[in-house]
Amino acid sequence: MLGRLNHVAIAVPDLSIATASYRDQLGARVSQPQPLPEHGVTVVFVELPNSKVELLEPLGENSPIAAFLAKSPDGGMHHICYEVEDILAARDQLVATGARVLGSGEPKIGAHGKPVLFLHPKDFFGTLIELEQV
Ligand SMILES: CC[C@H](C(=O)O)C(=O)SCCNC(=O)CCNC(=O)[C@H](O)C(C)(C)COP(=O)(O)OP(=O)(O)OC[C@H]1O[C@@H](n2cnc3c(N)ncnc32)[C@H](O)[C@@H]1OP(=O)(O)O
Ligand SMILES: [Co+2]
Repeated sequence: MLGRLNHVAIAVPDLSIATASYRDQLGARVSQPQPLPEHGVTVVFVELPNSKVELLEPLGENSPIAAFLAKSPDGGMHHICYEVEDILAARDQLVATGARVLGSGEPKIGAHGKPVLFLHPKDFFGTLIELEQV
């Protein structure tokens, strides 16, 4: 089911500080901030030769990363995103094995303009998984 690693996401309390750190200290190419109100986050992508790192800052009152940052105020690794060819087939196969798909269970459009779904971290060894159809 799984294809390439699309990105690893890090939740941060201040996106401008995190962006400056990746750009100026680590010498990485970093995209412009992209507000995603439907997802309750603003994101920046760090472009690596073989993958991406997504930096996430809460946006709005009901951000899904607010509780995470309350527990880890300095930030931390938030999720890992794998590519799949057919997100509905992947979802149905996972649900049949008892995995919990978060939210309504229907894919939403993510930061890359592609359908995404999230899987509960308790079902995957404490790691929140995002699936992105490519
Ligand atoms: C899609 C746009 C963009 C993109 O790439 O295109 C993004 O990636 S946006 C990313 C932000 N969106 C999401 O994270 C959506 C899915 N997330 C959720 O639905 C919630 O955050 C959820 C269900 C993972 C956690 O919800 P909530 O914070 O309300 O619940 P709890 O704090 O009670 O957590 C329950 C339990 O899970 C543990 N937990 C929570 N988040 C994580 C995490 N990121 N990694 C590992 N574990 C996590 C939390 O510690 C609780 O455990 P417990 O033992 O009960 O304390
Ligand atoms: Co993501």
